[in-house]
Amino acid sequence: MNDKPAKKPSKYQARQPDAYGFIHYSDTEHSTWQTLMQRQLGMIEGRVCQEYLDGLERLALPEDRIPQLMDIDRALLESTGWQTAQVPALIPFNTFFELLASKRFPVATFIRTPEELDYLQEPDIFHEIFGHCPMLTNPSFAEFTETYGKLGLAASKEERVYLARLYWMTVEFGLVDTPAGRRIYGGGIISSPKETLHSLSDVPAHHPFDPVDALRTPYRIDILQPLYYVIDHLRTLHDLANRDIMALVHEAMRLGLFAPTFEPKQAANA
Ligand SMILES: C[C@H](O)[C@H](O)[C@H]1CNc2nc(N)[nH]c(=O)c2N1
Ligand SMILES: N[C@@H](Cc1ccccc1)C(=O)O
Ligand SMILES: [Fe+2]
Repeated sequence: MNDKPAKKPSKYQARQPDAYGFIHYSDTEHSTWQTLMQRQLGMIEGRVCQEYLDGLERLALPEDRIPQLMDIDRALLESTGWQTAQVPALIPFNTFFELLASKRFPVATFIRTPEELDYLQEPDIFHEIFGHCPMLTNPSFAEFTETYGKLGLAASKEERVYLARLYWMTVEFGLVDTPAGRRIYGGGIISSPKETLHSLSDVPAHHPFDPVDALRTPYRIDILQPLYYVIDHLRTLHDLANRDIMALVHEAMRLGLFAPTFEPKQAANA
């Protein structure tokens, strides 16, 4: 399957906290964070949704160094009762949904190298914190994410793969049409300077969001997305959480997957 987390070995290794829960990074790593922050802060105005900007203000992320998870936790706990959870890398769906269901968001504690600043094929700490944590300070979005985690936890293995696609097309790579124009809310776009520009350009397809369509859309995690689903309002996600999502999953399973619009991924051992 193309949309399972990649099994290929990564050159990256997550940092472990010391006895005081503090994670140490090198000067180069802090300066990578700083470059990414400066680049993205200049880019997001007029491109990301207001709810994200409000969340970013709430988090008050440092610009010159990689933040510590305890500092992020303080802001998240205070706004929505969420917390981070330190993880080694991309984690499997079952562990992922389990964390979300308990209001903990996985953070892989390594940062990309300067060569991969604009786009990285796996989640790093800049993606998890800058990409996802601002939206998690929004009560309605946080509630949607928690509900989604609970659904994923209760789902069968096959259903879970469908749920992962809808998650991908919304929380990771979602766009929203607002009165001010089209805006980004997906964390996978916001952490990548390259995808930030690509997602709003004429290159990819933009389809009006339909949950069953999103459930049926195969994806690859390691390329700029060829297709984005656009919601009309962030409320759409919250409303979705109050619908029978599993019935939609079963409908999607009955209809089957759409043909991919991308090249298949080369097998790691090919
Ligand atoms: C459901 C889905 O594939 C999703 O994008 C997940 C999977 N595993 C992950 N693992 C980590 N560390 N961080 C993430 O954001 C995700 N996202
Ligand atoms: N492509 C994202 C990271 C990412 C990889 C895979 C899944 C989700 C996010 C970035 O460059 O920031
Ligand atoms: Fe993510």
